[in-house]
Amino acid sequence: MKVTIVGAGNVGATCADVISYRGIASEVVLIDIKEGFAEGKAMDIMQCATTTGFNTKVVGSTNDYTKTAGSDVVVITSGIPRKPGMTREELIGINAGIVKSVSDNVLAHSPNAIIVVVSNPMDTMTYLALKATGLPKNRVIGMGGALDSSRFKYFLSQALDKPSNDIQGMVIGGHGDTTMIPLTRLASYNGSPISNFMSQEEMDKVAADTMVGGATLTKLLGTSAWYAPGASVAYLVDSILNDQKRMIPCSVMLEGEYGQNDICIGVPCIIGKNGVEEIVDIKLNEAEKALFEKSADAVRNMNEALSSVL
Ligand SMILES: NC(=O)C1=CN([C@@H]2O[C@H](COP(=O)(O)OP(=O)(O)OC[C@H]3O[C@@H](n4cnc5c(N)ncnc54)[C@H](O)[C@@H]3O)[C@@H](O)[C@H]2O)C=CC1
Ligand SMILES: O=C([O-])CC(=O)C(=O)O
Repeated sequence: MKVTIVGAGNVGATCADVISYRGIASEVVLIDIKEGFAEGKAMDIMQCATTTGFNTKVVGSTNDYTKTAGSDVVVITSGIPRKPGMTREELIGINAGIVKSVSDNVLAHSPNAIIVVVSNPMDTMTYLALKATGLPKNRVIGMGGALDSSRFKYFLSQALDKPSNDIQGMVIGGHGDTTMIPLTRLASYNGSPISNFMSQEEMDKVAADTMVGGATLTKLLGTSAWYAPGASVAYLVDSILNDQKRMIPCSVMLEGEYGQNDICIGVPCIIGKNGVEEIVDIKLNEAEKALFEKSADAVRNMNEALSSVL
């Protein structure tokens, strides 16, 4: 199985690294516009093969898409990340042009690939990739909910002082500081509702910390995060390539589901070899439905800025 990752920067290279050492794909192609950069990252990762014990072939390329031909999955991480104090939405001016041209190149060489969009503002970039390529909606998937959910579980685990892997929880809605919806009501500690262990005030704080999780890291690091984002992409790619049919919140095109149309936004999806195989209706309550509608309004407003590229 072959995976191409466009953008060999922080997120792209981390994703390539995780995919390789976990043996998720047999070949990973890293491609970037910066001369020699992807080749260097690929070589560095390949030099881990004997010490971490993997057999994935990792190839780097400077903008030569022939090397990406026949990929089963293509991950788009190319574009600029935000700096402290910025929102993800402010990246649209530069990233929309990059995502559009990359989508065209990718499809020309891998007509059957499933595309995973990571570049921000991710929901709008997913919508752009879907419209620009004309691919069926099951084959264009925005990654954000997997990361936001892992942050949600991290903050819950910190508040409860329990291991992250004993926590279940999900974040849906837009992948933005004000559009994310951590589903506190449905989160559990090994199946027992977290409200059995935390006050409303503590749960509200976890939700608020989750929503600005990316901004907090950007402030600490000077650029946005990459370890958890790269690992979250690898987790999603694993579910596709190995047909795991995991339920992962992803940004996908809605046609009536969750009361929305013509928008890509985070909802729980079954992810398998065909990409998005099902959108799961988890029965939101009225308050959650209202939050989802507000989140969709904000994402839709952002999508309007695409009129110059589409
Ligand atoms: N959806 C999500 O959950 C997350 C999204 N992101 C987003 O992912 C993107 C990448 O972030 P980082 O890796 O930290 O940035 P980075 O700056 O480390 O890497 C981006 C890479 O893209 C390359 N690039 C730019 N234009 C290109 C083109 N036309 N073709 C090929 N490569 C190109 C650059 O040369 C650079 O190496 C940003 O937009 C960031 O906001 C980051 C983390 C999580
Ligand atoms: O915060 C950012 O800009 C990058 C990102 O999407 C995240 O880490 O969630």
